[in-house]
Amino acid sequence: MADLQLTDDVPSAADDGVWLACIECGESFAPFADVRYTCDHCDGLLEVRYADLPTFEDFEGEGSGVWRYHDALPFDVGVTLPEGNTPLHRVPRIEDEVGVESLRVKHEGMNPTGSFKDRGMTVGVRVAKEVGVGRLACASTGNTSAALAAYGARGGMETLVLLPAGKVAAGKIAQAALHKARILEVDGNFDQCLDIVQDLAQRGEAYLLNSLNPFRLEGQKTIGLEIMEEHYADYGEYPDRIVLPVGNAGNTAALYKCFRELVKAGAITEEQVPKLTGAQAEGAAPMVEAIEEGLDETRRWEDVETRATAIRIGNPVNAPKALPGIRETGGTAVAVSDEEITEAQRDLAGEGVGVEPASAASLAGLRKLRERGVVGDDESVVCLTTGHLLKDPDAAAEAGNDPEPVANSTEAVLEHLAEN
Ligand SMILES: Cc1ncc(COP(=O)(O)O)c(C=O)c1O
Ligand SMILES: N[C@@H](CCOP(=O)(O)O)C(=O)O
Repeated sequence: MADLQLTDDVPSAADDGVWLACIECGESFAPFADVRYTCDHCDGLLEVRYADLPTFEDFEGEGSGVWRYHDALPFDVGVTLPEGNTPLHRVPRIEDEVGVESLRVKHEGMNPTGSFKDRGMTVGVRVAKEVGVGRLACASTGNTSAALAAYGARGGMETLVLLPAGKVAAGKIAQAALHKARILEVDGNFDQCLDIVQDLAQRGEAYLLNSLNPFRLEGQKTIGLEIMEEHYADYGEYPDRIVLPVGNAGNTAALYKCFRELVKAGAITEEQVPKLTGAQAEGAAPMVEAIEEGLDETRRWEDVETRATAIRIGNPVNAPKALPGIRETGGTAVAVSDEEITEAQRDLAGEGVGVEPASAASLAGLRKLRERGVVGDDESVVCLTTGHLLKDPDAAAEAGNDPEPVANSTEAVLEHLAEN
């Protein structure tokens, strides 16, 4: 990592050792005095910075979940359900088949609303209270809206979600509806919904809680802290590589920030940073295109399509943070087909790990990179699975076994089992 992009200077804008910094021009801003999502001067993405960065010792005896890591966060506690402390599953049959030194699956679907977004919302909704906003809003392919609705409800706040009509899985809409969000179904795709929400936020009509909001990513970086701690406890070393599904590229940005901060704090060396490896669906792969073609920024894909609706995204807003994350850690990005995603979803389910299609892109991507010889057989790998199987019941039913009709008697059941 050539440039850690972290400074030792604490600017006058800092509040209790916390400030916002522009990743492009370096300008600093007070964290909670005003609402801002990007730099006032150059419109660059903002990042939360801290005067003091913790090491792993600082987390000892601190309980579990996102707020175990409060020393690495802007507050001691957030609006919590609680979240984090997700399992790092062993998957021995898949590990054998893929043929790597070790393979673990970090299942973020085990968060309160069934996706990693909860880690971001526990911090983001706490900040919304701090800055004193009224309505919370997001654009969503489903999971962000479910999390925002639940955490908004928990915080007693009004929530508005904009969804691409006909492209959001049933479980996610049900969650947003029952947690009392106002749901606007837009005749357009996710990226167009986000354009509108950004506009609303700019006009002061709502507080934006997509991952463009730098505080969301602070919560999400705890995925990295959990992986590092648990992997080290189990194997005595950190993973060589983390493979994750990529949509708006918030998690990639958050994990990169996590590792930069650990290096800066002296908790790990640069050589111990896992290679960040993104997986996208072939029909929505602007990050893969940018990595393969060596572009400085992603091209916006206007037409995106994939069965993995959570990552049906053509304009990843966090690309300026995530592309350096992939490059500086020595990672890569890979596109996988919907069929490969479904096969990976079935195989994970065969190990008892139930995930939604987008989540399975990580395993599908790892398989492809093994085939290509990019991932070595001596590597220890963690695949991130980002959402629960029940988020998309239709996709699960399509990928799984068909129910078999049978007459209402034990004899009929036995006969059916013997014949089929
Ligand atoms: C289940 C799931 N996986 C992966 C992603 C992609 O994450 P990111 O936008 O942080 O790249 C999303 C949402 O974008 C998601 O809902
Ligand atoms: N998959 C996401 C898309 C929005 O991502 P965000 O992290 O920027 O909120 C979703 O669930 O809506």
